[in-house]
Amino acid sequence: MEESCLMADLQVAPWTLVIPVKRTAIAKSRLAAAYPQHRPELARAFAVDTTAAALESPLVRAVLVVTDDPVVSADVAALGARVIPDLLEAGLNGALEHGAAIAAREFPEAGIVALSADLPALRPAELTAALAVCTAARSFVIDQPGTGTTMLAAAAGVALDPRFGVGSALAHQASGAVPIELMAIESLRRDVDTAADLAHAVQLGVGPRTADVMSLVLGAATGSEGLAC
Ligand SMILES: Nc1nc2c(ncn2[C@@H]2O[C@H](COP(=O)(O)OP(=O)(O)OP(=O)(O)O)[C@@H](O)[C@H]2O)c(=O)[nH]1
Ligand SMILES: C=C(OP(=O)(O)O)C(=O)O
Repeated sequence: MEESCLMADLQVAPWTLVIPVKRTAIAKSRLAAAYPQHRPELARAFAVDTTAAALESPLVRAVLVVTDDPVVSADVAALGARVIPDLLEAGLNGALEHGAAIAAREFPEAGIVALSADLPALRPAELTAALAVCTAARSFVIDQPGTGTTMLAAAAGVALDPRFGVGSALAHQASGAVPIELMAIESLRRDVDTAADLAHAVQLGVGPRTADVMSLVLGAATGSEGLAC
């Protein structure tokens, strides 16, 4: 009896993920010039593909999506994520603190991970590999350009203390978080802010919702000369 209880404990996935998603009507502004018509749809697709990939990792116990976006909310809830309304005017780090507080209350024995929602090429195996080496009190993954952060993990009982924003890699390191040095986690590092980032993500292989929007974009571009994307 005791042994089977122990086995069950060991099988509980050790991380709760918090994914912040800005309202897609205003998100991903750096894509506006290249994708004036499809920018909100791309932002939604990135968030839903990121959430779907996160839910597939065996090390993920639950995914909490902090958002006020109604379409994203419906889509991620259908996948099995839990939706938490954003805090008014709290910004990205405020949204993460809010989600982390709920995660800590509901799953006190799990660590908490903040994951950016703009990782449309994310592969569950790469997320799993990174989570498996988050052994410090706080660990983080530096983004592809080398200055930002795509993931911040805090062990159970440790405050997340998110410092996302411009120059967040340095800010997280200065706050004591340890960078994850794994090489083979390109899809976890590839956050998409610009059209060039998106082209690279497409090369890596994006999830199905982002691929669908990219097909629409391509159709619009080839269907009519000079038509805005
Ligand atoms: N819930 C919530 N998420 C946010 C907020 N601000 C940013 N995010 C999310 O945080 C992540 C990283 O943000 P950015 O890459 O700066 O996204 P963005 O603000 O949509 O992009 P830009 O307009 O190009 O700066 C993305 O997943 C965003 O959706 C916020 O105020 N609330
Ligand atoms: C929010 C961040 O970056 P970006 O706006 O480049 O996604 C970050 O890297 O902390």
